[in-house]
Amino acid sequence: MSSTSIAVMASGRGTNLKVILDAVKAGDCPVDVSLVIADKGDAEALNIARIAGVEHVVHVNPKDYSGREQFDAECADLLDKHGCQWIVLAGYMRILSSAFVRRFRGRIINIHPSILPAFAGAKAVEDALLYGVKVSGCTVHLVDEVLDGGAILAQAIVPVFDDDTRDTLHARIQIEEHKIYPATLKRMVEEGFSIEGRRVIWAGKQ
Ligand SMILES: Nc1nc2c(c(=O)[nH]1)N[C@@H](CN(C=O)c1ccc(C(=O)N[C@@H](CCC(=O)O)C(=O)O)cc1)CN2
Ligand SMILES: NCC(=O)N[C@@H]1O[C@H](COP(=O)([O-])[O-])[C@@H](O)[C@H]1O
Repeated sequence: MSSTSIAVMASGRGTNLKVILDAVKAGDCPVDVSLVIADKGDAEALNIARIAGVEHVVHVNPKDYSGREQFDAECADLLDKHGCQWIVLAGYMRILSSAFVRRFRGRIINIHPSILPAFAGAKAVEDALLYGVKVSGCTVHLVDEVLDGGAILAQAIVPVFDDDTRDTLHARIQIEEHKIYPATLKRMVEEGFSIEGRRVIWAGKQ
């Protein structure tokens, strides 16, 4: 099966990028990670991509652009230049402009460390702990103009313990992230889906 070209956009540690690259290398995910973009020059994701042999690894510095739309336009041009069919946000900590979302509508996915719609935003794990939830988890969703409001592709839940800290809960969530993200990417490429209202309807049998 010919592989689908994807780009991964990251800002930090890159553990989700790593598990996707490992799944591709193991033949478990028929995609080609042709481009990795990070908005932070010290993002470990950049090193992970280089070590894995990703052909195009780029730090795009927001400080080099006059605003969010100009920065996003540079990233968009890179994505088009490399023919990326899917844009996979993996710990990408910038809100994408409406212009960018419009340009790639239906082709951007994100992993979020909560059971959306609960706890959208940049501090989901902290917010869930403060609220006192007893379960949390992660969500893979399509990305649109509404922050963390896109249609949901997959979710996984974890227990929250009384002695949890932000770090212990996040570590438990990431165990599930590292399973659900490569698996959902594989399903998207091999099975496909349609959207009915807010609902993602997978093409294959459940
Ligand atoms: N248009 C969209 N952009 C993004 C989405 C989305 O659903 N629609 N998902 C986020 C990912 N994300 C949570 O999953 C998230 C990332 C960043 C922020 C945020 O507030 N960022 C600030 C800067 C924060 C910082 O630099 O520390 C900002 O961009 O001003 C909230 C949620 C990715 N983008
Ligand atoms: N709001 C976005 C957000 O909080 N995303 C979260 O950032 C982490 C990135 O980890 P990684 O860099 O190790 O893949 C992940 O836990 C992801 O859910």
